[in-house]
Amino acid sequence: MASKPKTTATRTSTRSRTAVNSVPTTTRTTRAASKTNVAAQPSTGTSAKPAIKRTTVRKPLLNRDNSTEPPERSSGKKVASAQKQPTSRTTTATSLNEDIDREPIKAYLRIRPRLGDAEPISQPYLDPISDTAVQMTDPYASSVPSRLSSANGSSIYTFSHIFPPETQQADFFNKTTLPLVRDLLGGRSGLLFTYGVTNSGKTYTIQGGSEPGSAGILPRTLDVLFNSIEGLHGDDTYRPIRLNGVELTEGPSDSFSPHLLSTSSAPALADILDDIPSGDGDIDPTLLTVDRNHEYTVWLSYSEVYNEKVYDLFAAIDSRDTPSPQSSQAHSGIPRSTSGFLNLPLPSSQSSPLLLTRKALTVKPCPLSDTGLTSAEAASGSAGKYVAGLRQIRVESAAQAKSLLRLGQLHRRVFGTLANSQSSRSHALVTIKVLRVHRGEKNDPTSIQTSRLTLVDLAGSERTKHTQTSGDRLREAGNINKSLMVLGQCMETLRANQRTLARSLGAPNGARMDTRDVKRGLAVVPFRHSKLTEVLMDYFVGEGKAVMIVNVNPYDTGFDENSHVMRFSALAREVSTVPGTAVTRVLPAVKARGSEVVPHRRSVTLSTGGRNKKASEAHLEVLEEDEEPDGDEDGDDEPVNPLIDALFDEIERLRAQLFDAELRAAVVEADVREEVMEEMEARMQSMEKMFKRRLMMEIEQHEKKLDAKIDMMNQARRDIGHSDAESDQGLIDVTEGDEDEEEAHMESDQFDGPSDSAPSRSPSPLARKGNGANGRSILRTIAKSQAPMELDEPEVTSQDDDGDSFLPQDTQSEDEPELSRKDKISMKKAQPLLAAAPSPVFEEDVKAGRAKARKVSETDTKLAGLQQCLDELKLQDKPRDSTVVIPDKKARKAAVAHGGQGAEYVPQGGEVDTMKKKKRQLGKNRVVTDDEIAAIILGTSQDTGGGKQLRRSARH
Ligand SMILES: Nc1ncnc2c1ncn2[C@@H]1O[C@H](COP(=O)(O)OP(=O)(O)OP(=O)(O)O)[C@@H](O)[C@H]1O
Repeated sequence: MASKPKTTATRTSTRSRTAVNSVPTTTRTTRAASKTNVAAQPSTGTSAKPAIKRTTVRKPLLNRDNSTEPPERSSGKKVASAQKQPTSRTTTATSLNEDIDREPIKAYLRIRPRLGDAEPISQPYLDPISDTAVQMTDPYASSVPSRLSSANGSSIYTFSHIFPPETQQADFFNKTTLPLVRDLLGGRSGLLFTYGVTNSGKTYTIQGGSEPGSAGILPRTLDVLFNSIEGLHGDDTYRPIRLNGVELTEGPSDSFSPHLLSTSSAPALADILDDIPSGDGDIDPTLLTVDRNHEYTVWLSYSEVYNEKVYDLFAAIDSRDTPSPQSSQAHSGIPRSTSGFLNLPLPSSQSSPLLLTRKALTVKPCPLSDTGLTSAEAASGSAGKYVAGLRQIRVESAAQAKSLLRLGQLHRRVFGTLANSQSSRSHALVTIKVLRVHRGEKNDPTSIQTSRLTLVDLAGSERTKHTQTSGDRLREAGNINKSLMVLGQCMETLRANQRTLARSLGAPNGARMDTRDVKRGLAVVPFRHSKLTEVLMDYFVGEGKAVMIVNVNPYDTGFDENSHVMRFSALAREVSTVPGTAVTRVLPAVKARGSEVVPHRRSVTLSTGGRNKKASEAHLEVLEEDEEPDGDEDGDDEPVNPLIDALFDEIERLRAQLFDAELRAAVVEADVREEVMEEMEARMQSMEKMFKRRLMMEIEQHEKKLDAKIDMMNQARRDIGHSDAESDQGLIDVTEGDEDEEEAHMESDQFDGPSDSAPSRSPSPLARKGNGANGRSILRTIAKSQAPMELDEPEVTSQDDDGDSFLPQDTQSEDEPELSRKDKISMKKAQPLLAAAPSPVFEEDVKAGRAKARKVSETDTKLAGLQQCLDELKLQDKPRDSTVVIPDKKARKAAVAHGGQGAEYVPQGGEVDTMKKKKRQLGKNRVVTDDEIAAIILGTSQDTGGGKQLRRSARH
């Protein structure tokens, strides 16, 4: 190459959107350039590799449209025409189209069957109520107080489709994944990810089991893919790079070869590999119709995101020497150190452990040539990212692909699940890339199309609390939750942004804002906060269909976590992605290995001539070169500035640290809150018990007090009734000693001391206290007042003229006990009554009058005693006119005995106030009011017919 014409390199970005199944195609140009590098490879035949001139210039390739486009539109002409589009207008128009053509993420629910009796819950808490709706009921709703449960008792969630536990793997694949495989073969990209808590069946869904017919969607995808392209395999002239790039293959291609699996020849690895189901005998026979004008090559990559680092699961694992005892010590107890080293235990026959290493890969933004975006668009974060250095290996059969994937799974297990043999602790991403080249234009790199399908087996979301994690496991769990949380945040922001855009598009023409202005106001989607979202971001901001599979185990104890998963799926369903498109866009630069890239060549015709001049034409060939490659071994064509890179790394590191700290703080806070809640709960329960106990005691005490009161009232009624009966029978009976049983008891009380029979009549605890305030003392008081009258017949005294004194002192018998002052007062009260009575002059009448007077006196005495007792039992202190402070009990008793109203006993130090004590015992209920007492007294003062009245009063 003597002369290599160079022109200023420019990029043209053309996106054409072709709706599937003959929906009209829209073409959009995101960037047009005055000059475009279009490869014009001289066609040298169909089978031989193109004769490519090695230059240091890179040449952008144009992807060809797929078969749904008319053939003429798939040619370079279309590119040329697209390039002529004015830039800004077209961008806006296509953005609008993009926003309109978005399709919501499909969310499928798969319910795991019950595997055996080991499941903690026997009844599933998920109940499919239709093909698209499921009801979720908290199994603990009845036993756990609702405030401890974050989820509601019962909720209904809707999905694109619900797969019940008995769903077969083949059915599941056909409904969820087959459309994506069809798209993949048609040149459109797609993403499928499984989401769910640990042990919900994500890995089973993706990889499948070992039984016949249990192959998961990944092996089935490979089967269908290779079934469909049988006989249409292309060669390895080109290979995929980065996210969407293609380059010419130089030297040995990265194709499958058995030596790739040689790392598993180590006995320990081979042991583990044997354990992984090969699925060789379980082949899905489905065949899809593909465009047979194309040749297809399939490339596989397999990576995992573990602890916020991306690792290549196809990368050869370096086997190193046995580590020193010190370094071995440093890793003891921790299967995987942060540096990525692993002490893989070997069979006991081998004495030294095998040291394997692997290197974390960086995630980088796609160069503009890959994305076809303007630098402004790229700066706004809409460019996708790729994993730099990730191996993409070409496979020619499903069997090859499966064994390669087994190797990847082996590496995943070796590095990931020795820490926990039961659970995937990393997110696994398998990307199947298909390169399509039109058979007639095999030597035209611009005819290459790339499409990819990424299947993601997300690590189980779980709460650190439930797994009792600590140390490295806590970090793992934190990182798993972090990436899932960021995924949720990204979805939420995307949804909000899409709603804003939809609102602006829905506005009437006059009020509609420029889409660019609207987009400028949108929130930044936090893809950068986690490696997982960084790697997947192109599916959300770029093009591709997204499908989410929600796995749920309805027998799992983590109801709250499953509710969270359900809510996440509801959120995801509201996010839209641009369905996969068979694009005609500028592909990234084709760069040969060794930094030699074919220059972009095109033909130019120069015409000269004019008036009086001979017309002439000159035909030239122009080679257009792109920027100089930067020598990045990953093929990254972004200029590298170490300082900027370092600063970005630092920002990322700090951001990750901040996020970590926030996450941990949130976890700790949530745990503390829960603990406090539980503690409060326990305390409240114990308080409740205590109060219940107290309440019961008080009720018991009140009952006792009530019994005592009733006893006293009964006793009083009996006494009063007795005297009433006596009055009714005739007062003479009293003097004749016709005693009833009660009087006998009273006598016995009085003369024989306390008798055993007494309690049966007075069960009240107060009655047994033996002081003047209890029922017994009332009886005694009453008995005392009765006794003298029963013992002796009083002498008849004559009435004086004025009737003032019925019983003059001098006429009183010596045997007869002297009446108390109160008795005398009572008798005095009775005198007018007697005087007012019909005046029999004969002796019997006098006797009767005397007896009556005595009876009145007796009743008065009884009532006075009763009054005294009741006064003592009175619960509510009434305000008194004056209060005499009496310092001790004796003085008080004396004061009370002398009828000292208002006397109040002031307890000495350590002495318990009896009134207060009684008050405590009796509560606030009043026994008998003063008015009632007065009424009783008044009733007694009436004639013999007053007995009934008295009873009535007492009853009240
Ligand atoms: N649909 C199903 N039919 C039968 N068995 C199933 C089904 N789904 C899951 N299982 C079984 O349940 C167990 C747990 O499934 P799996 O390992 O796929 O869970 P996971 O969600 O991937 O867990 P982790 O996140 O911890 O990796 C496995 O033994 C698997 O075989």
